[in-house]
Amino acid sequence: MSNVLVNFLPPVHLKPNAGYSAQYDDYHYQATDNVSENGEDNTAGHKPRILLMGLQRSGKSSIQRVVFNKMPPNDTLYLESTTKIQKEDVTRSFIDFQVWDFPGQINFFETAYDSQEIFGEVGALIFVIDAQDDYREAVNRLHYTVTSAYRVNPNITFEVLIHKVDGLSDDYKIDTQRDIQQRTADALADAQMEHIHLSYYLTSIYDHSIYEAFSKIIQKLIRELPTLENLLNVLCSNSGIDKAYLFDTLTKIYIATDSSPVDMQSYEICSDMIDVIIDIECIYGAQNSASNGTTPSISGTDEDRSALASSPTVSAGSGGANGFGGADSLQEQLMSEQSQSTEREAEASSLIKLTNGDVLYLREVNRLLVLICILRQESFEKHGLIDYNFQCFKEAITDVFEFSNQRNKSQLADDNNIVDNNSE
Ligand SMILES: Nc1nc2c(ncn2[C@@H]2O[C@H](COP(=O)(O)OP(=O)(O)OP(=O)(O)O)[C@@H](O)[C@H]2O)c(=O)[nH]1
Repeated sequence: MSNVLVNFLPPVHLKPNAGYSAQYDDYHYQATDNVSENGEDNTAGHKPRILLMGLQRSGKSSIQRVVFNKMPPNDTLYLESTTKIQKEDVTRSFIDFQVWDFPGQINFFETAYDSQEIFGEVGALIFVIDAQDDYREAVNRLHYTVTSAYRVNPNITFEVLIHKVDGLSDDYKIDTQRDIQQRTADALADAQMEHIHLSYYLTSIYDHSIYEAFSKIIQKLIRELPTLENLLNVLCSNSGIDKAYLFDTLTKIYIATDSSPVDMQSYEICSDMIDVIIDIECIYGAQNSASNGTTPSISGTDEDRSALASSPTVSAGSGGANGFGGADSLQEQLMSEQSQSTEREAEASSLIKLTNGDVLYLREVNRLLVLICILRQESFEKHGLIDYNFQCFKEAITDVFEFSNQRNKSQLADDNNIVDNNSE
């Protein structure tokens, strides 16, 4: 499908100032060292955590940098080994959690570390296995990690990335996955813990697989997912759309899709469309973003990229009893930006026609989210209807976001009250 793109129409309504370059300001990156020697987290509020664990050099930091910081995959060759837990706040629209990158060489289940503190509030534990290496030791460590973490917190979702599969043949990938799954299942059965569920993904930072895996992992943590899926289903059925993805623009993670089956090709082509639009924005919008001097360009220099990686942060401990006063104001900022964007109706949109008669149609929902639809050309002839339905969809998404934001705030306030009462 990817080689059928012959008729590229320039974006019908790409407004660079309101569009993509500005979005990269919205990526709030925070790498902190707020985990003390014994594993205590001095900043944590009550965001779900995603833990990246696995043996040394399995690829944990590379995954974190490529997916969340837009590091080019080849640059990960120069990453140094992680020596203590690296935390990063990821706060974007419906995605709101912390990623913790663990050093591979330390056993955090030893008594020197407070495992309740580390694993008590975890949403997902991602265990990374280097598939290009001898993985027997990694499988043993996976078993030890899963069983130990489960004893601390049985609500953790366990995800296994069989990683670095870019160098492997398709047959070898399948055999490796089957072998790892079998060994792990046997070990869990021997420990009478076969009820623990693990999900497996074949991944590489050099293709879409890592984004697809993270999309599935992160969707499990998005409480609004059923609502978002319903909205997408309604949009698709009323507009003749075959498939629709709601993407987080910076990470290219799709946070929801309609309930028709996801095929890798449709995901890849939609994800590539984001890159195409960003490239076009960089060509036609660079002057604008350079002149206002605010936004580093994604296709720009290394300095741009590092500016992006260290761009506005949620400053830990900058207020609030739980140390997330910054995140609170960030949420407000996002909310007000979203409503401003609704007011000025200044979303980017773009259309790509494929030779097989399909049309890819992109609409910016707000500065953080884009909707990408695949539909047949006949269905696109009624694009007035599609645009009207999209406006309804956009308003509904804004409502859901406002509702979830209010709910998070009141939960945070409740949690703070509980902490205050306990400390009295
Ligand atoms: N071929 C290939 N190499 C990868 C991939 N992901 C990471 N690597 C390489 O694996 C090496 C180790 O990656 P890191 O991210 O530093 O590994 P780590 O697990 O964080 O290591 P520690 O910090 O020591 O625990 C680097 O040279 C990466 O370039 C992948 O998908 N494919």
